[in-house]
Amino acid sequence: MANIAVIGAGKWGQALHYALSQKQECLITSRTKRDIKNFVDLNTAMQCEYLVIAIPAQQIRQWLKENFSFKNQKVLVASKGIEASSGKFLNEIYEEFIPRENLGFISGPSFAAEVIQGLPCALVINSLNKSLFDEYEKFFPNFIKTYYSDDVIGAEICGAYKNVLAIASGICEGLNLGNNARASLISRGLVEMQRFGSHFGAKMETFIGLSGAGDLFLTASSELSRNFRVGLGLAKNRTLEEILEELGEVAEGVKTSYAINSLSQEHQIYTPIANEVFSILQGKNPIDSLKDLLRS
Ligand SMILES: NC(=O)C1=CN([C@@H]2O[C@H](COP(=O)(O)OP(=O)(O)OC[C@H]3O[C@@H](n4cnc5c(N)ncnc54)[C@H](OP(=O)(O)O)[C@@H]3O)[C@@H](O)[C@H]2O)C=CC1
Ligand SMILES: O=C(CO)COP(=O)(O)O
Repeated sequence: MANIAVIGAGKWGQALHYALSQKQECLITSRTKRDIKNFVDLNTAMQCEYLVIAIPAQQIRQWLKENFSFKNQKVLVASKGIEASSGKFLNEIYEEFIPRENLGFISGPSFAAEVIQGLPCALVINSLNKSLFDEYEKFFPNFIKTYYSDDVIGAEICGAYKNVLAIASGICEGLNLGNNARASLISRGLVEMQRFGSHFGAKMETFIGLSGAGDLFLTASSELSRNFRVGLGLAKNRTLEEILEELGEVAEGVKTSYAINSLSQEHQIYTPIANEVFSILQGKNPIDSLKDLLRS
């Protein structure tokens, strides 16, 4: 009988299910039924002791309220985002439903499209409970190297913030501003997300490791990223609605930019790149925005 299940069979949920099926049987469930091996209904999945949840950040509170009952499960959160309606981080939302010692958060550079091909990858499992990492580590296949960190808030902020920076980088690319401009934007973005994160207690080293620089460099420099592709579309003056409809998958950076904009105002944190992304999403011309950011 399997004791691990993935909840959410989108791109990332399916890739994690593939990875976690290499060493043991792993169940998978989702809102929409799919023809995947070991796809089960939600009730069956919920009987497992280990749950990996890959539902987008903006939907998670509602999903937990409607579907989750705590029976000492150990939950690994695979989503990356900040709740726009409240400005709450995912660990704050999850802790309303599950004790923190039963929670872990995945971070690091990991395009689902590569994980599902079994290509090498390194991930961080962030938890205040090291034994949760020890238990989860055993489930991962050889092609995924896992690291432990207790910097839950740092990892979360890196995973969420880099999506907003990937939108900015996609805009830079779409406007043909060149490699110099993009490298400047990404490196200044790293400093910006570290400034934001340290305000909330994140550790400096998280930003220069896999969760920070690693995931930022990946997402902000590849068309495999949905957030980067949102930026490319915005640079071509396409509407957000058109871009998201064509994408057909979640681009967490859009709503996360709303959350960062509110949080940075409330806490008086200097976040110029995230603020420009927010303004572009509100209709500001991307050329004006990037000029404002990059001129001396
Ligand atoms: N794709 C990637 O490379 C990576 C993604 N992530 C993060 O993982 C999370 C999920 O991304 P990804 O899987 O790629 O996104 P997708 O858009 O591919 O899939 C989203 C999934 O969430 C489910 N879902 C959406 N809304 C609800 C809801 N209200 N209730 C229940 N289920 C819902 C959908 O279920 P259904 O289809 O059954 O209706 C779908 O399976 C995001 O936070 C993303 O940032 C993190 C690392 C890598
Ligand atoms: O988080 C990711 C890779 O680590 C995926 O990024 P996108 O959601 O932009 O595709």
